[in-house]
Amino acid sequence: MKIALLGYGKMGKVIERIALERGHEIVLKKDEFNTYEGLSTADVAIDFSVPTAAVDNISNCFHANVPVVSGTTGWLEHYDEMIALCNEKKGGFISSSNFSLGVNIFFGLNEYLAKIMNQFDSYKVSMEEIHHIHKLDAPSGTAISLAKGVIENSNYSEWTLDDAKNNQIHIEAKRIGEVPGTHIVNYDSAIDSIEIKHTAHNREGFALGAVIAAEWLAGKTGIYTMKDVLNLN
Ligand SMILES: NC(=O)C1=CN([C@@H]2O[C@H](COP(=O)(O)OP(=O)(O)OC[C@H]3O[C@@H](n4cnc5c(N)ncnc54)[C@H](OP(=O)(O)O)[C@@H]3O)[C@@H](O)[C@H]2O)C=CC1
Ligand SMILES: O=C(O)C1=N[C@H](C(=O)O)C[C@H](O)C1
Repeated sequence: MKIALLGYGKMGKVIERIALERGHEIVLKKDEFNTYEGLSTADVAIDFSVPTAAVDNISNCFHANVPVVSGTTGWLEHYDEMIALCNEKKGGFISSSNFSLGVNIFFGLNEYLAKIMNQFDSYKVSMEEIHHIHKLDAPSGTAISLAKGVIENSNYSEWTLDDAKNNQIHIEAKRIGEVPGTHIVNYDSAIDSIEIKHTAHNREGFALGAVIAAEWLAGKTGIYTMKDVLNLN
């Protein structure tokens, strides 16, 4: 399979290694300065860039008729625009805040726990995410997805980085050293607390998940999620 890499930073380089190990060919490595030359020859594109580049990268894929897997976080305000363009161009699209198998299992656990905890007013939910100091966005896309998972299964209505009021979920975003990505969901009461935690030991899981998603999406049109790829529906 011919793959275009849109973003060739920490993630792009791990994705390249895993893609080559799985027998794929890289036909474009797009960074801030080069062009999209080669994109139209790709079977699929994988975007792990920066929040300000994601919309251009994804749009160019739809215009070039190349299905695209996007892992870039911090551009959610343009999500509906990209969905509309995908539908208009009959493109193929998977976007996920986290492509690792472990976090996708953790998302399911989070939703299940939220349903249970919604019956017990004495517990208050909060979240913590810890990432490396180079990260541009806060809170992490994964923390936002976890908050949405709670909101869809409880009486909470929004998340905040500030102190939480009423039906708000507080997210604490910490930036420490080279931490690849840690997420904690905590339910606290005066008596005890219940906590679930996912710790990434490195970037392998994110990158492998993105390559598996690209293999799955190539040749398809439509809008999908990692639940479709991993058969978690
Ligand atoms: N969904 C998931 O599973 C995961 C998502 N992420 C997300 O992926 C993104 C990338 O992470 P990471 O690799 O660590 O970040 P890096 O900063 O290491 O890499 C970002 C890359 O994007 C490049 N870039 C900048 N402008 C453009 C542009 N216009 N077109 C294409 N590329 C461009 C940068 O190029 P240059 O070097 O020239 O500046 C750099 O190579 C982040 O948003 C992060 O949150 C990260 C891990 C997992
Ligand atoms: O920037 C990162 O590194 C990561 N970003 C994603 C996010 O914002 O959730 C996924 C992962 O936690 C690593």
